[in-house]
Amino acid sequence: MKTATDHLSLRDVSVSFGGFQAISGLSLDVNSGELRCLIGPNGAGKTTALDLICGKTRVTSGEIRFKGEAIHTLKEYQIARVGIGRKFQVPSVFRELTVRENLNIGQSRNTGVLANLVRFGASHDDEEIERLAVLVGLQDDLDLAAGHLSHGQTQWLEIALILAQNPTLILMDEPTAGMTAQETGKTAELFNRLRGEHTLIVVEHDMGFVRDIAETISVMHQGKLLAEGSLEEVSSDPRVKEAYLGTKEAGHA
Ligand SMILES: Nc1ncnc2c1ncn2[C@@H]1O[C@H](COP(=O)(O)OP(=O)(O)OP(=O)(O)O)[C@@H](O)[C@H]1O
Repeated sequence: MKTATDHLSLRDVSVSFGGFQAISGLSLDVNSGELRCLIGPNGAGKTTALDLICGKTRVTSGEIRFKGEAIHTLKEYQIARVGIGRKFQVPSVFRELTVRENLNIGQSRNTGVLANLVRFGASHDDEEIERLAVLVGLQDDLDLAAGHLSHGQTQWLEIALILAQNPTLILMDEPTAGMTAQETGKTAELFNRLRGEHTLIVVEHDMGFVRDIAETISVMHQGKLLAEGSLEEVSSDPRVKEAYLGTKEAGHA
């Protein structure tokens, strides 16, 4: 049932690719300011679920509502405009530009017609860039070319670029992939700072990271929602254990 606090709601959503049912009757509710982890074995449909929410892929049936409005009929750019940002696995930063220049571009993208009319001026932009850099831990690297950042720092810059758009809901697909343990730890700290301010849906395989950030975990399997609850609840669920059996991630949930 939909409640007053529901922020994002997927109702009986299905999608098939040429007859293959990748998502099948998926219903999911995420509350405002919540950090929801989405886990499941390879091929469970996690990335496809994010693709459906951000409009990259169209639902075959069912509906997706965001802040009470149906969004599954909107185009990708319209969904971005209603406040849904997506971080893809491959960063889209300009490697030859500095961190500050990248953030400047990210900032200038955050300008609707009204914002352009009442432009705040350079000092506000600079303050906002500083704020974003501090938030993601890049305040000492503002004048460094993005190409010289470590893998983890590049991911944080990418996150800052998404934050520059000030989305209400942020979708993150395996944000810690390829990160060192230290970078993963810092990313967990960052996500813990973002929760409340933004709603986050995080697809992740690294269960140590999930443990550090999780409130509610939704487990997908074969295009369906298999279980939902705290890490303790889902990891002791026999259906979840069975779903992971025979995969390389067996025993990690
Ligand atoms: N465009 C597409 N065309 C055909 N099949 C697709 C397409 N996109 C995804 N699939 C299939 O849908 C299923 C779900 O894929 P998806 O990438 O959403 O899983 P996942 O849970 O994110 O997996 P992983 O953890 O490995 O990233 C897979 O069997 C995949 O091969």
